[in-house]
Amino acid sequence: MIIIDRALEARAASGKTIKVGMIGAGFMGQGIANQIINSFPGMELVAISNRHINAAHQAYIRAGIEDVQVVKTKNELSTAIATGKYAVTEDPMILCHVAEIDALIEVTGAVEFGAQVIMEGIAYRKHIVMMNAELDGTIGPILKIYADKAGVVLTACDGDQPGVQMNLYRFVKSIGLKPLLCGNIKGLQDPYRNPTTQADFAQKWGQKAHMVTSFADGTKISFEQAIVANGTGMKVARRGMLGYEFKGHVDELTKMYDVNELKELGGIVDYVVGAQPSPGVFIFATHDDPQQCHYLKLYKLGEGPLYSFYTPYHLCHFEVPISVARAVIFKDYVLAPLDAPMVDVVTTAKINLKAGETIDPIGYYMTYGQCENADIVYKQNLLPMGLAAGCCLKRDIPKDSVITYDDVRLPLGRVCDRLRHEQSSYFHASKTLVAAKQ
Ligand SMILES: NC(=O)c1ccc[n+]([C@@H]2O[C@H](COP(=O)([O-])OP(=O)(O)OC[C@H]3O[C@@H](n4cnc5c(N)ncnc54)[C@H](O)[C@@H]3O)[C@@H](O)[C@H]2O)c1
Ligand SMILES: N[C@@H](CCO)C(=O)O
Repeated sequence: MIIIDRALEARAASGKTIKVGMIGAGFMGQGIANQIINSFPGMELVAISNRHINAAHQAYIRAGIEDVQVVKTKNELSTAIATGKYAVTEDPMILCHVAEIDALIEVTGAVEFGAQVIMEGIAYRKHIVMMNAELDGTIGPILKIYADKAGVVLTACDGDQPGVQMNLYRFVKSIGLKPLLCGNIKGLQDPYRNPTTQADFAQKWGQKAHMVTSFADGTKISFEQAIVANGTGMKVARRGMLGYEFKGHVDELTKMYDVNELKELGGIVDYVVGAQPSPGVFIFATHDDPQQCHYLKLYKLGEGPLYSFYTPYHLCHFEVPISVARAVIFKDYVLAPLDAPMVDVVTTAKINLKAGETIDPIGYYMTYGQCENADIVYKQNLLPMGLAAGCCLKRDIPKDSVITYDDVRLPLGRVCDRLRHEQSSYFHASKTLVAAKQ
């Protein structure tokens, strides 16, 4: 977003830099640290928290910062910031508590841990940038209610496919078209992948095998498209999305969708496998004005009724600091739920599962996630994928079946379960209220 560069230069010139704390120093966190430190004047990454402090330390060292201080308390962190020292800590909560930090980046991919930290950050009035679609797609709508009440920005990030889709969606809408499809372009989708099959790929790129498995097995893209649906009011055409395989360019895909069906659904989120430009995103939109359609044809966008717009890449961590600047300087959010959830990610058996087994985390061996419209998820009592890890199965579940709340015993005392329950009650009650008033 072009306006950000000058706004940050002005911040740098005035000495009023944006102070950022980051939670999570894995593959993405390391990249974000490098970006803020070396490519974003006007922004300072004052502290990194990670459960293994070495990784937080490494993130600074790899970005060229040697002088790093370990802190354990809020006061130690405040002193480090005041004296211009970069800080690392195992305690994420002190990043929430210090007054000096303007915004937090949460980049763990962990649902329960992320929920705890983000609730604390909101309570202490920090703007929050989530690079955690897994959490956002599970309890984002209720977190947004808390953030709004606290007067802070809670947003998904630029750079990853949801944020890139949303920026393109806003552009397309702002020039007068009506977006009807937000799409994600994938190279591979195979729900049966697991950390063993993905081990070589993970090792080649220095990533975690379970993380890249969640990309290959469709779970991550389901979270990505769920949060785009929640931010646009769109739905899915069917459980698991349409997910066409297509070898050409997305421009040639417009004819594969029924525009009337898209309109009836209020627009859909979807993905395509194998198309170009990969790994980009696309928006299909219509225009009601025949005069403007004439110009669109002249500008080589075709005959309509669906016009294709795309961004050919998603640059993940490269863009995340932009979201921080948008939140802090302009109170602008990249992507946040509009209201009640539109689409959820539901837990599906990757293999035949047996009663008594405990479900392993996202991207492991037992389950994969699929998108489903939220009203169906509610009616069928389906288990959100973001809550599945740690649940104990009460009965056998055949491969490719969806799992319901009735099929499991939840672990006790999790914040994410409490928030999910609150989310269902909050939005279901408000829908009932609206219906009663009509
Ligand atoms: N890896 C990618 O290419 C990529 C691209 C786009 C978005 N993302 C998203 O970014 C997020 C992070 O991904 P990553 O690849 O950096 O993961 P990662 O596993 O490399 O790093 C995650 C970090 O969070 C910490 N963490 C994880 N679970 C935790 C828990 N329960 N409690 C405390 N700390 C915990 C880990 O210690 C680790 O440092 C995820 O939401 C992922 O979907 C990743
Ligand atoms: N969106 C990617 C993961 C990281 O961006 C994918 O599903 O392949």
